[in-house]
Amino acid sequence: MSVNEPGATAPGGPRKARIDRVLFSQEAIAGKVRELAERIRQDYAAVPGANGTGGHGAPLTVVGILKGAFVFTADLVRALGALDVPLQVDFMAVSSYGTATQTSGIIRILKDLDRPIRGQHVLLIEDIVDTGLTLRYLREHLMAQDPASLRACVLLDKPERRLVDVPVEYVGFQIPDEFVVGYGIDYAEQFRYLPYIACVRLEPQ
Ligand SMILES: O=P(O)(O)OC[C@H]1O[C@H](OP(=O)(O)OP(=O)(O)O)[C@H](O)[C@@H]1O
Ligand code: HPA
Ligand SMILES: [Mg+2]
Repeated sequence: MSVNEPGATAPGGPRKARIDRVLFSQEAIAGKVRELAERIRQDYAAVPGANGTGGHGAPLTVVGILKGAFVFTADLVRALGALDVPLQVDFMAVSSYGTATQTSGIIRILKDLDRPIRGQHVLLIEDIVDTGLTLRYLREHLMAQDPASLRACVLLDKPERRLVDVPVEYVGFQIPDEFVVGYGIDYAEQFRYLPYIACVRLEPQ
């Protein structure tokens, strides 16, 4: 069980961390974002109202999950825009890891949606699904608001660590059981600015 004490603060504070090896280059990520956008465009073209052709229902609402998915969301919505997919953007902020590399198991909503999603087609954007606890929580939270549909698009999937079964309609890359950073993803708030995704090496305490 990879669930920490509440608060998810690493005992003794965060450890010294450095980049170990690059998993996905900036170019590889950009290619994957374009591929995902094309799949999403095709799928939503068949959904009445979500394709901007004047069908019934509302356009697509993309919900980016802060902080980790801020870079992925920015790139994916621009890739969708380049494919003429009409959409609106909203954000939620949730946190459960704090300064640790294991989840606290307690998901805190730090910011909820600005606008109601009732009757909207919602595409949830996450950087990573690890234990699955965050995504399961978010799906339940959003489904309770009665959207027309809900799908999840996640850049990284770490299946070996899953604690709960949760559907993910769009996955960018599967990764091994290693702690990753970069492209919005952090260790103790460090490394989010990196343009690539890398494994991080933590110094012993
Ligand atoms: O599948 P899980 O084990 O729940 O882990 C995935 C979640 O953990 C990270 O968020 P975190 O709580 O670290 O907050 P952050 O997005 O602000 O970095 C990541 O961005 C996902 O939201
Ligand atoms: O591998 C990870 N890195 C950073 N944050 C995370 N949150 C869940 N898994 C990870
Ligand atoms: Mg997150």
